[in-house]
Amino acid sequence: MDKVEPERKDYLPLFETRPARGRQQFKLFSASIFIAICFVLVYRVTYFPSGEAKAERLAWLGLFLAELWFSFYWSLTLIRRWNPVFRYTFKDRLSSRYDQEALPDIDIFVCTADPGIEPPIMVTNTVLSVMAYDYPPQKLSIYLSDDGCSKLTFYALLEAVRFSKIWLPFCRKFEIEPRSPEAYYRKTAEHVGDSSMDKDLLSIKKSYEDLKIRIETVTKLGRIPDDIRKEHKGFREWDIVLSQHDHQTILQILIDGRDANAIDIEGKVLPTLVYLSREKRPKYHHNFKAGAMNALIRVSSRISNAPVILNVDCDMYSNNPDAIRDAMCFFMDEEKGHEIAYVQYPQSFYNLSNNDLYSSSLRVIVELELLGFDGNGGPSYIGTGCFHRRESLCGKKYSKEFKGEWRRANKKIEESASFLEDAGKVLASCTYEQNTDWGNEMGLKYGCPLEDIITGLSIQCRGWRSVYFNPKTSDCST
Ligand SMILES: O=c1ccn([C@@H]2O[C@H](COP(=O)(O)OP(=O)(O)O[C@H]3O[C@H](CO)[C@@H](O)[C@H](O)[C@H]3O)[C@@H](O)[C@H]2O)c(=O)[nH]1
Ligand SMILES: [Mn+2]
Repeated sequence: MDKVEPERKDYLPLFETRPARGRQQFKLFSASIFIAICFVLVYRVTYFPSGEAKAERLAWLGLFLAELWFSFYWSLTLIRRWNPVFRYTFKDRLSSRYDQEALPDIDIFVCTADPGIEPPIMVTNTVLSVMAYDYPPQKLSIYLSDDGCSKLTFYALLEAVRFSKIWLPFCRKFEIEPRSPEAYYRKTAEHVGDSSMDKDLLSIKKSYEDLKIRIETVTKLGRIPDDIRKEHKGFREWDIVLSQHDHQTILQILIDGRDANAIDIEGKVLPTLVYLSREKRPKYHHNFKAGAMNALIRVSSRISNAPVILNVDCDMYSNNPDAIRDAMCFFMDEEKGHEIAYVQYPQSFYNLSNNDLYSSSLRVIVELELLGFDGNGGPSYIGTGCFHRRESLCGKKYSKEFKGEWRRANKKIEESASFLEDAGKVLASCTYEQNTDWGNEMGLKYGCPLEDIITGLSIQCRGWRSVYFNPKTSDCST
């Protein structure tokens, strides 16, 4: 179990772990249930019907077994909830200790698989929300993996490139939250005053609405009009796509962050943005999201090779612009950071019904169980919203001598964008993984619908720790 250590006087950590309040009451409460369970079990054994009918004895035995199972299940639940902890980060210490240049690069993977179920406008919003993180843009690379191989999604991404040039400065200037335009305008009341923010808000809202109409019209149409097709050479790739399940790799660097022209309207650098649709052939299994993520790990290693990777599903958006800096407080902590393989954030849903009848807000998991796991060696990896250390995700074992060297990890890649595209295509081909450890010891694991859980467990088995960080549950108790 994680010991909650007192702060040392000579060292100011970048994060702190505190036990949840009310743990003693919870333990007393659990002890009372334990005693009750013992009484029930003793009662079942003592009063076992002996001379009666067979059916009655069987029913008694059945009840006894059910109660035993319940007790076992209850004890597992109890272990999970025994030691919940909260994490607190100190972003001000991070900024005072590390200047912008010393912060590590981040690769962000957004996955989409079907333009029908996951509309391109939603994907656009997700991408914009992660492009707008409060983090040096030259250190950010965003990769969209499109398993649906859809030119509609590709078109939406081109629109995102254009809109990002006004959206990112707006987010920066007024520090708005959340940074998905759709979510932001849903949240913002219609009132308009005279302030400069209100004026910008209106004009950018208008641009966003135009963008939304354009993307939705093209999506409804189901094809790209000729005049738009001519605007970007990337559309030509679809001339040789046989179907969604049978096509070559399409890899396009839409914004090359190293390019002097890749700037927003205020002249500030834009983050790198890459579109990837990995090769698919009917003869080869694509391994769903795990396959997509592994292709992204390899392709990104060629293009930006950031030491930290974040994955966000396209049906989620980032609602917290500080998320990267918070995660860095864990990874870069000089005393404990090197033990941490991943930092999992909670997932929350915005389109729940008022009563949340089916408990989709996952309150017990988000506000209790994951905190409990965190106090017991680390939470599971639950998919979207998780920051990974690239090395541990790629199979590296933890060793005591390991010290994360962030400065060395920020090595610049010099090759041209078109060279990197060609090199990356090979890494996303169907045959690349044959006779390799990908999907087993390297990357996300294959063969299980819950690829994230088993991948997280295998990382922990290699000796690493993990962290659960929920910035919103600042001080709730069990
Ligand atoms: O062949 C595929 C299938 C899915 N996806 C993407 O994978 C993500 C997750 O798929 P989804 O169908 O939305 O699964 P959920 O059950 O909603 O996702 C939860 O469960 C998954 C499996 O445990 C985790 O990976 C997710 O992060 C977690 O949010 C989505 O962005 C998809 O676009 C692909 O990229 N390729
Ligand atoms: Mn989903």
